[in-house]
Amino acid sequence: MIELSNRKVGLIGNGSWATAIAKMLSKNLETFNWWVKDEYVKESIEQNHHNPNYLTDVEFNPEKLKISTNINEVVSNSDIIFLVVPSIYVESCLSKLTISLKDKFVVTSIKGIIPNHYKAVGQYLVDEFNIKDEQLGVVSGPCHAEEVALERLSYLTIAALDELKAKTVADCLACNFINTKISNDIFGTEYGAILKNIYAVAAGIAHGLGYGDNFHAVLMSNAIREMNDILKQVNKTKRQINDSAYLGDLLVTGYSNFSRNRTFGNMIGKGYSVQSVIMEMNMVAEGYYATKGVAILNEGYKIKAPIIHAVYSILYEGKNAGKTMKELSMKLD
Ligand SMILES: NC(=O)C1=CN([C@@H]2O[C@H](COP(=O)(O)OP(=O)(O)OC[C@H]3O[C@@H](n4cnc5c(N)ncnc54)[C@H](OP(=O)(O)O)[C@@H]3O)[C@@H](O)[C@H]2O)C=CC1
Ligand SMILES: O=C(CO)COP(=O)(O)O
Repeated sequence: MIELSNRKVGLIGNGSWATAIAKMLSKNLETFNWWVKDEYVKESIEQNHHNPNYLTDVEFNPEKLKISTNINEVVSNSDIIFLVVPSIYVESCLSKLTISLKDKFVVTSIKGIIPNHYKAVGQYLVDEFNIKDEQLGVVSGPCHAEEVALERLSYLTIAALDELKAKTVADCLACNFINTKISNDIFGTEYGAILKNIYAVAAGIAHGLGYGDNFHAVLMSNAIREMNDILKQVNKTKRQINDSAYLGDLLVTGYSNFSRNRTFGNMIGKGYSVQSVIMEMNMVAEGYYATKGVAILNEGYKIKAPIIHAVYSILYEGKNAGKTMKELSMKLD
């Protein structure tokens, strides 16, 4: 086992999930490097020991944190880097990076598609930053940042091709309220989490339209089968779709009131426009952006995915939510 004390760890991001990961890292590491976007956030965490905007109740020990708004400083001082910014900001955030990622192990915990590239973050890093699949890790699982803040028992899956690296990352995160499991399915762990956000948007739309628990259960049951079909067609490997990283993550997002994606869909179902919902929410619903990316990718693979297609029609083609959900309901079983 690699000694954690010998590891230099960096975290990039200052939203809810990055703050939750910072809380986990604080439990296990003497110190770690943390990139935050704005100087006032750095000052607030250093002086008041709280992120001023996200998970504001979480208290940090400032002696553990080396906070910087300079991404190059954080990356050059770290050999394991947790990348935790919403997918729509990954490109702009990394555009300031001049340090090579060649010798780094990059752990992504981003459940979205990079706009315009139509790639999951792992593939984007491989293609644009010349890193190898072996240098990639993915952290996923049914885990809301808000429950991490409350120290409610949660489970994470850490996927990497190299088992030792996966274990090292798991050791950075595991604590009295976080259980970890390792996996070698980097593609499925990352892509499954992207897909579940779209299904949560669908669940929210249905809820907003007035569909009840009975329909919701059928939608979730069809969603996991659709996810399985897509994962199998894009990347065939041995995976148990009922594992927490896939089914568990779908369920927590599809059923929880903490879910950004379900909330987003719910407002669409209630008749709000996409733009007004985006403006209303102070957090990012990855499922909205992922719907377009995945619909385009599905077309390339000629994959039929009725739930994703219905969400795409509502969000991007201006189709009536009620009519579209009714048509979808006739395809479910
Ligand atoms: N929240 C959760 O429970 C979980 C989230 N995830 C994933 O984590 C990722 C991050 O989501 P989450 O933490 O929830 O996000 P939030 O919605 O909580 O926060 C949004 C983040 O985006 C930042 N941001 C806004 N504009 C920019 C910009 N121009 N450049 C860089 N960053 C910007 C915000 O910074 P600021 O406010 O300072 O402008 C803030 O840090 C997502 O991919 C999500 O799917 C994964 C598992 C659980
Ligand atoms: O992925 C997440 C929890 O596992 C967070 O996304 P939601 O907020 O939409 O549930």
